[in-house]
Amino acid sequence: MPPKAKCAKLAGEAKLTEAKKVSTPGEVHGKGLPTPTIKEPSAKKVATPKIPKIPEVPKAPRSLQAPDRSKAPTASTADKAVEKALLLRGPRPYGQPVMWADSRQGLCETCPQFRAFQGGIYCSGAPNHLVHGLLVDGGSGPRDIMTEEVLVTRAGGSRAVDANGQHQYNGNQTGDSRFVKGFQNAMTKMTLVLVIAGSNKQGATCQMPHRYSVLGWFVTTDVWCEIENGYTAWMVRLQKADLKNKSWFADAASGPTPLSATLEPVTVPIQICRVCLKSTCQIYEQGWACLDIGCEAHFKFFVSADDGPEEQLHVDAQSLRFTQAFLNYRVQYNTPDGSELPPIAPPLPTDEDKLGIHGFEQRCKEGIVCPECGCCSRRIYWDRWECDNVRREKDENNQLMMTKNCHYVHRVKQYPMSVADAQRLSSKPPKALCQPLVGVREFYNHAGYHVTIYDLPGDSGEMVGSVSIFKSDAFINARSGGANDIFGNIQLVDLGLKRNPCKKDSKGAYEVVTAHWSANFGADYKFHVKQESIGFQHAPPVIVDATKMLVGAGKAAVGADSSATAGFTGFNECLAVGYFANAHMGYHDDGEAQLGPTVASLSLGGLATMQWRPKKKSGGCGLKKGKLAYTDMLSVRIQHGDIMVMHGAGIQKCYEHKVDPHGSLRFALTSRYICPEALSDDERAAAIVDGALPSEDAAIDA
Ligand SMILES: O=C(O)CCC(=O)C(=O)O
Ligand SMILES: [Fe+2]
Repeated sequence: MPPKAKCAKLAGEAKLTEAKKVSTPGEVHGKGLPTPTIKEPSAKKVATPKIPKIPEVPKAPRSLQAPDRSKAPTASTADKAVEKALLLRGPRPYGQPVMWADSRQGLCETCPQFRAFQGGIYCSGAPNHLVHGLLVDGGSGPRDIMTEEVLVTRAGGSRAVDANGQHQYNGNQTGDSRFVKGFQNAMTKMTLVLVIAGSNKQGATCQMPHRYSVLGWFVTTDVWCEIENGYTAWMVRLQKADLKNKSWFADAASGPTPLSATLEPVTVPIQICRVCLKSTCQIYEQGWACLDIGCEAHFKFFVSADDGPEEQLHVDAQSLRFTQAFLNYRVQYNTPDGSELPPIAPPLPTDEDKLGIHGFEQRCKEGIVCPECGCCSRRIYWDRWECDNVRREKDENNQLMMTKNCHYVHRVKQYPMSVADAQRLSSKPPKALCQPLVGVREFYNHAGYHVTIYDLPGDSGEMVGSVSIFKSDAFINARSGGANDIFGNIQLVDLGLKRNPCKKDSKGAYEVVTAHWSANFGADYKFHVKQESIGFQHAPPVIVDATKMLVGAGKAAVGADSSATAGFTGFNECLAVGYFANAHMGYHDDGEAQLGPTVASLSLGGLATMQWRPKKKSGGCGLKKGKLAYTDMLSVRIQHGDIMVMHGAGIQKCYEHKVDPHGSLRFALTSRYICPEALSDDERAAAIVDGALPSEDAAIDA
C-alpha cells in the first residue's frame, strides 16, 4: 500500500491552489509512523496566485554555484589517505549482515537485485526502467546521508573528483536518465530496492564488516533535482522497509530499539510553487524551494516578508542541510499481498526445486549465499559450491595466500545428458555470417566430414590464416570412439573443471574468475588463465582419444591450407572447457608466443556460435587501416561433433574470437602445440613428458 503522502516531487500531483506553508501537526498513520500532512486549500484564495519575478538567467544564481576551488591548496596523498581513513572509521555495527561478499563478482553473481558489475545502480532497461539494487560506496556528496533507517544519495550522474578529493558533478544529469526514471518508478510503484554498502562508503553509520555488506530492503520515498556545482543533479531518499527490527548497521552502542520507535511524529511542511503550482515539501533547513525541474523557479529559494513581495534568497548550495523532519519522517511499507518481506538472501537451490532436470541450468551457474556465514559464493567448481569466505594474506615471499574461513559445501545433483537432450535444449542461434572479404573453400575429407575453409584477410587482402569447420553428421558422431561416445564418457569422469582466476578487480585486490570451467591436460598451458595441468599419462582416456581425433583434423586442415606457411606440428596439450547454460567465452586470441600456429577444437553437446573479428590494435595488420576493427568478419554455428581448426599465426595476431553456447550443457576440447623450445629447461622437460600422447600412431580419423 502506498504511503498517504510523500515528500518533494512525490507529492507533486496534489494540486493545491494556495501558496501557503502548512505546519499543522502530522497525522499518525499505521504503526505510530508520522507522515507529512497537506492542508486543504481554502476555497476563497483560489484567485490568481502571486507569481514572484524570476530572473531569466538559465544558469543557477551565483550563490548556488560551487565556490571556485581552483586556488584551494591540494591535499597531499598522505593527507588524503588519513582523511579517508578517518571518514571510514566508525562505530562497531549493532549486528551482522545476512548476506555479504568480498568480491564484486561474488556479489553480482549471487544477488539477483544487483547484477551491475560496474556502477552503483542496477536498473532494468527501457521502457520500464526500475531500480532493483543500489550500492553505496566510496566518496559521498555534500548531502549524502546514512542513518540506520534512511539513506540519501545521488541517483547516478557523471562526477569527477576535484583537487580536494570531493566528488563533484561535471555535467547536467537530465530527468530522462534511466536511473532517475528507475528510481521514480520504484517510488511510484513502491517496489523494493536492495541496498548494499561498500567498505569505502564515507559517512556510513558503522564500520562495514565486509567489502560489500547488504543493508536490506529499502523503499524509495523521494526523488528530486538539485543544482550542484552549476549542474542539475538528481537525489534520492530511501527508507528501510522493515522498521520493526533494529538495523544491523546501527551503532552497536545504540541499544535494541529501532530508530523509528524513538522518533517524535513529524510534519514535513509543504508549500505550493507560485510559478508551477505544484506542491513540494520543504526539505532544506535554509528554506523552501520548488524542486520541479521543469519549473522556472526550480531550486530558487524565496522568503516572503509579511505582506510584501517575495524575495529570492541567496543560498550557497554547498551549505544546504536537510531538515530533521525530512530525515525523520517514515512511510509504512506493506508488501502487495500483506505477506512478510521477501528474504534478503536468495534461497539455496536444492534437488527438490526441480530447477531443471540436469543441474547445469542458469540457477546452478549463479552463486549461493552460504547458510553458515552469509558469504556470497560463486560456483567455482563444476560439481559443487564451496563457500567463498577466505582470508587473504601475503606470505613472507609476498605471495597471496588464501585460507578458508568457512568450509560449507553445497551440491545439486547433476544428471548425465544425452546428445539428443543437449541439442533439444539449445536455443535458436543467430544467423551465420561471412563477409565478402573472407575466402571460402569446401570439400569432403576422407573421414566423411564436410569441410569448409574460411581464409581470413589481412591488411591488403592477403590471407593471414584459415578457419576450417569440419561439419559432422549423425553417422560420423555415432562411430565407435566418436563424438557421442566422448560426450557420454566425459560426463562420467571427474575432469576437475574449475573457473580459474583470469584478472584482478579494478583495485587488483581480488580475483575475477572466468565465465566458463576448464581443466588442462598434457603440457602445461597457463597463458590466458592460471591453472593446474595433468599430463596425458594421467589423463582420462576420453581426453587422450579426443586429442588424437584433433590431431587427425589438424593434419587434414593444414594439408589443405594453401596459405599455410608452417607445416603441422601435432598437439601436446588439450584444454577441456565446460559451459553451463548461458556461460560463454569472451573475445580472446590463442596467440601466445609459446604456441604453435594450429589450434583445433572438438565441440560436444549444445549448439554454439563462434565469431571472429579484427582486433583494434592488430599488431600492424590493421585491416583497411583499422577501419574494420571489431567488425564481425565470420560467424559460424558449431554443432555437436563439429571440429574447428584455426591455422596460421597471423590469425591470432590480427583477429580475436569468442564462443557463445546456446544450450544448457556444452564442452569443447581444444588442442594446441606448446613449443618446447620457447620454454625454460625445466618446463621443457616437463612438457615433453606430460605432452606425449600415448601411442600416437593410433590417431582416430578426422
Ligand atoms: O568453446 C570453444 O569452442 C572454443 C574455446 C576456445 O576458443 C579456447 O579454448 O581458446
Ligand atoms: Fe580460443
